[in-house]
Amino acid sequence: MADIKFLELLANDYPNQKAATAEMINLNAILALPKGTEYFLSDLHGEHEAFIHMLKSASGTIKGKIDEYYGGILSETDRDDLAALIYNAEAEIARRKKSERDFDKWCNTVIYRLITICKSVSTKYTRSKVRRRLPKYWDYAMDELLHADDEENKLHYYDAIISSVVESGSAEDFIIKMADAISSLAVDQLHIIGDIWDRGAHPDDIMDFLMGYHDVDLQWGNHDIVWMGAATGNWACISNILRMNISYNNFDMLEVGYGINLRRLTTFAEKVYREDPCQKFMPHILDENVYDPVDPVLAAKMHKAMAIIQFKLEGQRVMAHPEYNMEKRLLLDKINWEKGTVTVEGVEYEMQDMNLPTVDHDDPYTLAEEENAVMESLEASILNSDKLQEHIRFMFSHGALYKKINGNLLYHGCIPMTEEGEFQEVPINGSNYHGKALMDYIDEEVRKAYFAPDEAEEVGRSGDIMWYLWEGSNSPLFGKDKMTTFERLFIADKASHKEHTRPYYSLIRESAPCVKILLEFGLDPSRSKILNGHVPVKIKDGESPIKGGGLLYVIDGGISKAYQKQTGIAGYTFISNSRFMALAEHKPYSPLQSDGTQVFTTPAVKIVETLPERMMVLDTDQGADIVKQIEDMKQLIEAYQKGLIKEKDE
Ligand SMILES: O=P(O)(O)OC[C@H]1O[C@](O)(COP(=O)(O)O)[C@@H](O)[C@@H]1O
Ligand SMILES: [Mn+2]
Repeated sequence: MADIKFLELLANDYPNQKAATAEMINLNAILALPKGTEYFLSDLHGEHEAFIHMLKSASGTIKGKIDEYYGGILSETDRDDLAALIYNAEAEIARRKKSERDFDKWCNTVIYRLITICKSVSTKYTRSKVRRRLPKYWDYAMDELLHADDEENKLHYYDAIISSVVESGSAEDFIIKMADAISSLAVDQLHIIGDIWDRGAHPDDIMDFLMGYHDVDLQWGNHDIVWMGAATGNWACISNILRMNISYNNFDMLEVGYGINLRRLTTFAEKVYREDPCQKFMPHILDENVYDPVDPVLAAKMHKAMAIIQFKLEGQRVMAHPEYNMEKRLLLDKINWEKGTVTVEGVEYEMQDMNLPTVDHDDPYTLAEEENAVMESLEASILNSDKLQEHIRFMFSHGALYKKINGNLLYHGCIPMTEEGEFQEVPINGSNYHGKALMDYIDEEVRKAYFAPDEAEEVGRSGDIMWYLWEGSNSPLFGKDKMTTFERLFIADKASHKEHTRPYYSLIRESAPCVKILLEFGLDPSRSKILNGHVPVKIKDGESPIKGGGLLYVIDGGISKAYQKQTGIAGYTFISNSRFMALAEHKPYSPLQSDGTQVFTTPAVKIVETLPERMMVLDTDQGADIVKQIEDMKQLIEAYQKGLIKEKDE
């Protein structure tokens, strides 16, 4: 029998046999339902609009439902409009307000249609689960509408609810909330396999969206971890996130979204590079800033100032951590100031730019006084940014280095392996770790760095592990031999820019290493998959996202605009429902036009595996939890029957 203390606590919620029995019946009913749909996405890279659209459209599922229910009834245009309404209700309502002669009538009609679609996406759930996903205050009315129409005597009641919603002037809110409920019901669980931040304009909006999502877990990517390191106050991480985002012109996010004050950096960069055009440092402009436009020439100066600070701070970390084995990355001291060259791993290259006034030739890794002041002000902004800290805490509470769920293994980068296919031994804090133990140890250390930073560490150092995970060659998040940012900025010869992927990425073409990894993590290769992000899959060059004989899926298809030219598509969603696993291949997202119209394309969905039998909740991790809860209920009932716990009234 379970611990009596535990049963007494449980008795607070189920005070008598009747209550416990009712709960047991309810739990058994849930077990018998089909498993909910899981969505897996990775490498969002700040592309908030494209990402939110993927979720709102449930990667084509919503359009499929609309066609299924309204195929012979509504025209193609009407069906597209209904889809557009669900994807972005505010925008469609605004458009209709202008175009509809009788707006109320339109509201009335679309509410009926939305109810039909909402019903179709909720069939897999219990009524109480659907009710929990419905918006506060509207849940009662929506629940009634979802269940009322099939009983004839309620038809009148059904019409009455819709009319009173419209007549009371609440139709817009009702439609928006119902559209949201439909999207949310279409996806049961969401898994984000890393890289929410960097390159695209609004990772902050993605995080806000995810924080309001009903069920999400996150696996940390290399870009996430460097933000997490920055949020602990690590200067090497801070300089990286600043340099990268300035180089992508993301000033709205930095200054308005996160409140990171760039004034000191701006003044410093203006002063130091007044006469320098900083040509190689011009920002990529994927999106224009709305609130905080910065002249690209000034942005280039800021980028250069930050890059030099980054190389200095990174040099300090390399020297402080011989175990990182990154000495090859010490390049500032390999510059020949007379010849204007730099020697990288024994090869001498011409430097494209020798205007480096802040680098002391005899002491190249020490920050100049003003650089120090810039870093202090950036650190203060970052530590005091409530928004950023809230997002990072969510990364900790809902995220991890890897996750095992419903028999699948999810991680962003790789499991470090040797060329021979053995797990790589990685030295950390004086011991060696490999395989699962390595992943578990790193996860633990990362949490410690943020929540219990070592007081003895000098300022700006805690979180070095996050910086290592960002670009160290044995990092499971990075998976490459080096990050050639310096070379790309200062050396013309493209050969020096090459970053080599670690053996893992060629090993996973075969099934044996994938089997080895699954077994290492206690999973059954005959029914488990590995879901991997991080490396863009070059579809246009004929590359397949399916590796290891179908055991591993790489789902970085380039949601990031910066990478779409390389992949030829605009991202993947991996979908796992009760009947099959599928890959949805997305086309580039076209933003809302000024006339209120928007073109939506439906992704190509390829079923990659059909399950031999329909998968039920009983077969999932949640099912295993429910089985335990049923067992607890049985024991509670027994305790009531034996008189060990007194029954109470509700
Ligand atoms: O294309 P960018 O933005 O200059 O960034 C290039 C850098 O990004 C990286 O590819 C890491 O980012 P990903 O994790 O998205 O691949 C580095 O290996 C590389 O040095
Ligand atoms: Mn990555």
